[in-house]
Amino acid sequence: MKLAMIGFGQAGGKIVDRFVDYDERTQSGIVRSAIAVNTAKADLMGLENIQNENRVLIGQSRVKGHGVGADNELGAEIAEEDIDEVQGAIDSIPTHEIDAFLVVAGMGGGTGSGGAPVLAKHLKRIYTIPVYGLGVLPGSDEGGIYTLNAARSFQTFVREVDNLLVFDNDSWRQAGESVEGGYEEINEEIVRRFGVLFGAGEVGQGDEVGESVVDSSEIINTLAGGGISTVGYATEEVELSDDSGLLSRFTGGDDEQVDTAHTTNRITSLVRKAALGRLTLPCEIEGAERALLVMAGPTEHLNRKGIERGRKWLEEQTGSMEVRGGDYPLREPQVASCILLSGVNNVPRIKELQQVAIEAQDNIEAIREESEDNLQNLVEDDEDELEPLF
Ligand SMILES: Nc1nc2c(ncn2[C@@H]2O[C@H](COP(=O)(O)OP(=O)(O)OP(=O)(O)O)[C@@H](O)[C@H]2O)c(=O)[nH]1
Repeated sequence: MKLAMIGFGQAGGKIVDRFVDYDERTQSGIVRSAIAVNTAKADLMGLENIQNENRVLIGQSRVKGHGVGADNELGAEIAEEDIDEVQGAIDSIPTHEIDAFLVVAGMGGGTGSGGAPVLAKHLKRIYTIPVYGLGVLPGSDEGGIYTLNAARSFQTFVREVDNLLVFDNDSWRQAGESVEGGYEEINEEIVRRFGVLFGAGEVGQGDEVGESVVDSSEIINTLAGGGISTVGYATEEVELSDDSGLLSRFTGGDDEQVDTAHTTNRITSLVRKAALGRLTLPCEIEGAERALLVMAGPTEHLNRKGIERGRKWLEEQTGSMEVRGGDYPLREPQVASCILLSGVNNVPRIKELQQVAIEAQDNIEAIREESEDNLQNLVEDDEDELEPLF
């Protein structure tokens, strides 16, 4: 499906920037427009693939291009005040050609955390196409203020979008990795997973035709109904067939049957791996309201039977009768299973995030309340013998 992507804040901008690169590399055709919005000039200058005219600096009169320093209330205020400047860039999007908006932001900071929900609300008021959010949760080692920002923004962002796709940095940070190096890999993972998912609905002319190709309406219907979504993904390398369409390893005759059974088994095992492995937001898959299974890869390695079995297994595991499935023919030497679980409800990570956020909030309030007395005690001498200068 074709998306207009808007990255808000540093993380949002960087991720959309990577999406543009992915789109060019894979020719998947999902990024129809890409915009980055920020209060920090340096962040916008650091982007590589988003066109200059689509980099929007807001809040110049308030923060002089230096960012909001993790103050998401200020981020939200600035977004509201300068929404016309953002709209100016959105006006250049051919909205009749896009299927949905995707607003991307890290939720722990200030600009994206505060601004993304404001933008989503604005877009929903003006346009009839769906507005999805891609929200990145901070790592638990980032500190209380980031967790508090994320927990508050999360509540607002979910309310303002048609569906919030969530990626949790915490479950993806490898021990010992530098933050920057870590983000590069994490961003690649984000782009690959959501790229395959959204690319599925965008099979172009001249592409291979699968047996039951996923259509963008199936992605939209899986996301309809709102709530929170998470994505599972698993791959296995395969051999590409030669020009005649035959597999180099299994050529005709008796082997064909072996091959069909093998293909079916590979698909079902990839579906299990994707659903039970690391999700973008870890959660219990049981209780997910809707799901979509996309099997991507060379057509000779995909079959309807495997996808149907995988789909049925997902119905059993989620308890949902609204599980869609289909293929996404790709000429790459691997088969990938990508599973969108929408309307997930059993997410311990969110509860934990809220708990830490409440503790951080109480702590910040207590310190603020005591702050004046503490300063007074420190500055005043015990017997009040000294006089201030004026
Ligand atoms: N996945 C990913 N997460 C990031 C990246 N950069 C930052 N983050 C996360 O996003 C959160 C918000 O950081 P930023 O996007 O830098 O903040 P901002 O929205 O620009 O806001 P301010 O810097 O406060 O003005 C951080 O707490 C991190 O958890 C990135 O490149 N990739």
